[in-house]
Amino acid sequence: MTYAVFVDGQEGTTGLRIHEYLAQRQDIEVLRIDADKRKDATERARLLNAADVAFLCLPDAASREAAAMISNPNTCLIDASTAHRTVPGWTFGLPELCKGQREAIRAAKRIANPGCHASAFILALRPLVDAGLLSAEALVSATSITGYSGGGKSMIAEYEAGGDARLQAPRPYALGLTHKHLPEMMAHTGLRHAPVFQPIVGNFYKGLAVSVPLHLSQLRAGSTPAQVREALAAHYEGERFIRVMPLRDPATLEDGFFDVQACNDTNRVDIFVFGSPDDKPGQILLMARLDNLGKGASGAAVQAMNVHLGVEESLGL
Ligand SMILES: NC(=O)C1=CN([C@@H]2O[C@H](COP(=O)(O)OP(=O)(O)OC[C@H]3O[C@@H](n4cnc5c(N)ncnc54)[C@H](OP(=O)(O)O)[C@@H]3O)[C@@H](O)[C@H]2O)C=CC1
Ligand SMILES: CC(=O)N[C@@H](CCC(=O)OP(=O)(O)O)C(=O)O
Repeated sequence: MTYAVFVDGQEGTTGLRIHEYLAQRQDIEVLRIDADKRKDATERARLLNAADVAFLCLPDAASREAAAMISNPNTCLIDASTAHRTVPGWTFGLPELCKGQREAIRAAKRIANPGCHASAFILALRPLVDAGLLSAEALVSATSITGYSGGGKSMIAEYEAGGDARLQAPRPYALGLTHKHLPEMMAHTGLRHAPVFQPIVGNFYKGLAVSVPLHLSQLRAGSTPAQVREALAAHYEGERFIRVMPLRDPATLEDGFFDVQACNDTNRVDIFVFGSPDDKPGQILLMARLDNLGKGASGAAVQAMNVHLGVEESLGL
């Protein structure tokens, strides 16, 4: 069986990476748009409707425009943008989210893939909310360190142009506390209050880690770091792209530094529970690490396609 696949936004950061994944596949026929027609609405509509699966690797407004062009009921859209992640009628493209999500993605024709920061945040916290360890009313904060490819072509060009000394140091941003991932972070963890979320972009191409500090007193009374880790491990049992690391991961603690880039070029997410050796301070630090262009974007999009087509087990991602 061969599936026709079109990538709208094929020259962008996410689109190019999806093409690299698709190039390795015998079961995919890639539909390509001529370079000079990349933004021609008629030609885009023709290819979108000719596809079994169409990836939208576009700015939000262009994604909404593309979604409105679909008249073929068989075309499945997988949107990498922020446009549809909390919109009714769209299924969140994170198979590991909860029981039943894989089946929902299999059945859906409109799949909205998570943002890179949001993927890590949701995967770290959703199991704790589901297990009743963290109340849906909890007030949480999160920091994310990300490579500059998360900002797409324009940010990559800014960093790669060189010459601006300010870009050498990490740069906190979204300081208005209204980052565009907050709605999906709330909707898909079940948290009723937006986290205080501070992302930081650094002078490296890709790799991302979200950190969520928690006092044990914020969790269900009597909760221990081991129980937190157990809840995560139980939630992701059998998930091949999620690794729940040993408590206070001994390998990471050896030299005391965390490697934000260690999931690069994979579709993996590593989740950690750190804390003091004797638990006396009653605090933990949850961390989730991924490749922002892998499980944070293109890898996740291809995984969602595989789940939708029912070829997840047999083919690549
Ligand atoms: N980079 C990342 O880590 C992640 C990105 N995303 C999301 O994925 C989407 C794509 O991001 P990314 O690949 O980084 O962005 P880029 O800026 O790298 O690429 C976007 C592409 O869309 C094209 N484009 C813009 N408007 C139109 C239009 N009207 N019709 C057709 N093509 C158009 C651009 O064309 P041109 O080349 O002419 O500018 C460009 O090639 C965004 O919504 C982004 O937020 C999601 C997860 C992670
Ligand atoms: C470094 C940087 O700017 N990163 C982007 C996130 C990229 C991403 O995953 O977001 P979307 O899929 O929602 O666009 C940001 O924080 O806005």
